[in-house]
Amino acid sequence: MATETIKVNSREFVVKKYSFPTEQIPRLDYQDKKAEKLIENGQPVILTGSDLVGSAHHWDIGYLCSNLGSGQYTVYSSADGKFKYYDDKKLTQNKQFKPPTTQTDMTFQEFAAKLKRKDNKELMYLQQPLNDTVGTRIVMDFTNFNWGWANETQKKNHWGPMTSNLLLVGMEGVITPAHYDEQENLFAQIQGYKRFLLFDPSQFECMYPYPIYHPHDRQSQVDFDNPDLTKFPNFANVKGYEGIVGPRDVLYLPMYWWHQVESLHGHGETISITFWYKAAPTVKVVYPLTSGQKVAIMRNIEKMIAEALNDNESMPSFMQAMVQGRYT
Ligand SMILES: CCC[C@@H](CC(=O)O)C(=O)C(=O)O
Ligand SMILES: [Zn+2]
Repeated sequence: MATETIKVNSREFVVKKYSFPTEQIPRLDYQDKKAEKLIENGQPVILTGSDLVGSAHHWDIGYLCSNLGSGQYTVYSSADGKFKYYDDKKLTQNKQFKPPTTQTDMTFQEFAAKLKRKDNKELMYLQQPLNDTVGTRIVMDFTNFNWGWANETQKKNHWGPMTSNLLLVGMEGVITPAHYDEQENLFAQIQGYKRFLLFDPSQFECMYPYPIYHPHDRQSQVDFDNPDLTKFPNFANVKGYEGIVGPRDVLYLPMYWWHQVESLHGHGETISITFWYKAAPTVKVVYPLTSGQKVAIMRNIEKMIAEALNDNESMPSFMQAMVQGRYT
């Protein structure tokens, strides 16, 4: 796999080289009016200076070991370092599906001990919502997040309630392959560096998500390392954005924006916390529709057809019958 070295604020990062062009994600102070405008318009921006999780900037593996308590944490392992999400509620309808990662529950102390081993054959990625099993110092740190700014941003943009804060602790090199989420996300980086590759929802035609009833619903079928342009020809036209998110940075990751996230080598394990919010309600439909709204429409129609047919095998022919020779 070809790599390239990029320099950001006098730091050098070796990153994988892909086939598509990218522009830089804007990087602005969180109080910059331009940053507020980008968030208002559902555009991604890397925010500096917010101290959204300033009270957690001292979190490292040792501190988490001593203060996260003895609760169970979900740890994924992957032989190829890719952690493509799958919905285990959809496994029953897809008997032949082979999960690409294994999931183990363990204490944070067990996870930290595994990180130290030199004979790991697989990469590991801890992904666990912060809950009330954590120790009092973590509760203190959590309480001291910059909730004033977070709540103000949520309110100003009419987002719905915050649904979860996911703690992410990844080994260097872990990759979350391209997918989109249906929630707004303030992504706070605490330790290590993550490269974000983002694609506007209008790139839907280039990203070829799995069918909605597939466990990999919302994930792109395209392997960025070896894109199959026969099966996915439009991927040849995809255009993205990219940026390096480091300690104290907060990325506003808008709903429906595709993203691939890579924990970079040479800077230690990555520690991040997500702040996911339900979407703002659509009070009044304004035309032209946004590309995110069009994805939501496509998704809802696909869902309704799958439910109405109640037979996933007949989905491909039904969907093709709807458009071929008429809209193709
Ligand atoms: C399970 C969530 C993973 C995260 C990407 C990453 O940090 O690897 C992401 O996709 C998101 O925050 O939406
Ligand atoms: Zn995501």
